[in-house]
Amino acid sequence: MKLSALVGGDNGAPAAALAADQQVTGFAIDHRKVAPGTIFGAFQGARVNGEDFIPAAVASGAVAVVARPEARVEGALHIADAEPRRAFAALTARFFAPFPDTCVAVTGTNGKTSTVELTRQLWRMAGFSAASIGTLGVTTGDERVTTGLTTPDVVTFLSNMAGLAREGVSHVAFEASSHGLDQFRSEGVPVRAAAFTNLSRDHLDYHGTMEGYFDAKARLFGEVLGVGGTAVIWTDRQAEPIRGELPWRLLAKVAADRGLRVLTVGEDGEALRLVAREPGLLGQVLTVEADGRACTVKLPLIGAYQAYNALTAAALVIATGGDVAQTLAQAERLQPVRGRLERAVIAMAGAPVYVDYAHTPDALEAAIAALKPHAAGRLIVVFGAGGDRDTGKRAAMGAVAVAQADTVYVTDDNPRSEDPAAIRAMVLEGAIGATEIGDRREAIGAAIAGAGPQDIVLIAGKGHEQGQVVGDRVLPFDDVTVAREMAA
Ligand SMILES: CC(=O)N[C@H]1[C@@H](OP(=O)(O)OP(=O)(O)OC[C@H]2O[C@@H](n3ccc(=O)[nH]c3=O)[C@H](O)[C@@H]2O)O[C@H](CO)[C@@H](O)[C@@H]1O[C@H](C)C(=O)N[C@@H](C)C(=O)N[C@H](CCC(=O)O)C(=O)O
Ligand SMILES: Nc1ncnc2c1ncn2[C@@H]1O[C@H](COP(=O)(O)OP(=O)(O)OP(=O)(O)O)[C@@H](O)[C@H]1O
Ligand SMILES: N[C@H](CCC[C@H](N)C(=O)O)C(=O)O
Ligand SMILES: [Mg+2]
Repeated sequence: MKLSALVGGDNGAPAAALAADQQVTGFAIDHRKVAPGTIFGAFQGARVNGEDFIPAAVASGAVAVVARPEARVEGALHIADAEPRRAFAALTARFFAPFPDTCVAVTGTNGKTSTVELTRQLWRMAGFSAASIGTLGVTTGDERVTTGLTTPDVVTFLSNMAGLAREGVSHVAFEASSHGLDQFRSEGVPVRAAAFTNLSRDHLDYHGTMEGYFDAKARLFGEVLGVGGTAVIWTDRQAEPIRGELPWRLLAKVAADRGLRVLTVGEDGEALRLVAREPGLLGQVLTVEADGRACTVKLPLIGAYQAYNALTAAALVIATGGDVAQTLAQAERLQPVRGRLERAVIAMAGAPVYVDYAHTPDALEAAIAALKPHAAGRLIVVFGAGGDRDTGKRAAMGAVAVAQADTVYVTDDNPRSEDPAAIRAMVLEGAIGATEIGDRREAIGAAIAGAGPQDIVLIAGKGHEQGQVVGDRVLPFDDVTVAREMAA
């Protein structure tokens, strides 16, 4: 594709600037990935200023640079925009299109991965070729490829989307993390429906305040969700108010004010109202009111939180044309999501051992609450907190654990660049009376060895993760595998 076709005419660039029209070969936001013919996006980041790499990008063959008007660009076309990330995403999308017809996005503090995966499963049961993109990577019916981040960078995101379309995938559900939304990482594809799961404390190191964190998520409903789209809103009762109002009500209003359709789901929901929930040993029975009729859904997943995510997923399917009764009936065949209340093994003494990705205070509370009704004896929890992430959540996670569980081991998660002992000390400030065992394998071993036949062990924080990040090394580590080894 020629540069003029991408940025000429109505797209803004003066004809003179395009006198020497060139072939565009690709897009990059990192100057080290620039090759001849690349369009480089130079953005001010949290760590460094990408504008400092413009000369190096041009030297490597960049034909155009998308940057703020005040940035200096010599030797390549300067595509100036006050919001360069947004402008870059729009150009990249024009280059990579077409995309799958039906794309939906999910945001919220917890439940994004679960909801996109359950949505993918429901679409598949309805006969569509579907995929999900998020923390677990890119998942299609046949394979899973990991990308490292929940929301990959915009170039990876759009090229993945285009690749899925080429493979014949028509339906994609993707996670829109608050970082991703803030940095315009998941832009450019038309979004037909967007869902909100919940809002609680996380990532305040990045967003500063809960209001800032909320505003990043609100952009999904205020801007990213397309005209004619549908907002699916879980009516999260537990959330702290933002500027005096419950977050879900604010988001429903943001969407309604744009004339978009709003489907509310949950105990206070109107489209799908959760009327009752009966936990069973291997699943739960939900009573759901839809279109004025009550129906029963035998959901084969445990935990209130997975019921919430399954209904949110069902609403996304309904929002994009799915039949209400058929979709709810198909929810009875949903499979568990990797690393979310996944039963890893049964200890010699008889205690089931679960692995869950809870890494926020709210998620830890939800995971413990999910398992507690199943434990005739004690609920034993092993967890830690990740380094280089919101430090304020650490003591809060500790407090939730000691308040809700019976026996608590505080161990290491991904320490990253931080001193693991210092992270544990911050968790222990809230976890009064907990046992500290830094080595995660040893902590899991102690919890399993101490569990009686009536007890349940919960290993929280890392879920599906296959490595432990210590400094800049990733040591192989899988909670499920380690639990099995320790139980043997
Ligand atoms: C804090 C954060 O989100 N950082 C991400 C972000 O960085 P940034 O834009 O602030 O970048 P920066 O490092 O300051 O650099 C600025 C610009 O200069 C460019 N650059 C930089 C260096 C260089 O030599 N050459 C160069 O061109 C960079 O590509 C960038 O465009 O953009 C980078 C490229 O896309 C990401 O890799 C990086 O993710 C880091 C690794 C990260 O750990 N992010 C986590 C916090 C994250 O995003 N997590 C969420 C999950 C949250 C959840 O679901 O709970 C996620 O979506 O994965
Ligand atoms: N609807 C929910 N309400 C409360 N907690 C939940 C909910 N869904 C999931 N959780 C908890 O959060 C954990 C992470 O779930 P999931 O991976 O689906 O969320 P996520 O939003 O994708 O997380 P991340 O921010 O890491 O991408 C689960 O293991 C569970 O403990
Ligand atoms: N998406 C989350 C994952 C956290 C997982 C946990 N194991 C940790 O390392 O903190 C984040 O980037 O904050
Ligand atoms: Mg996720």
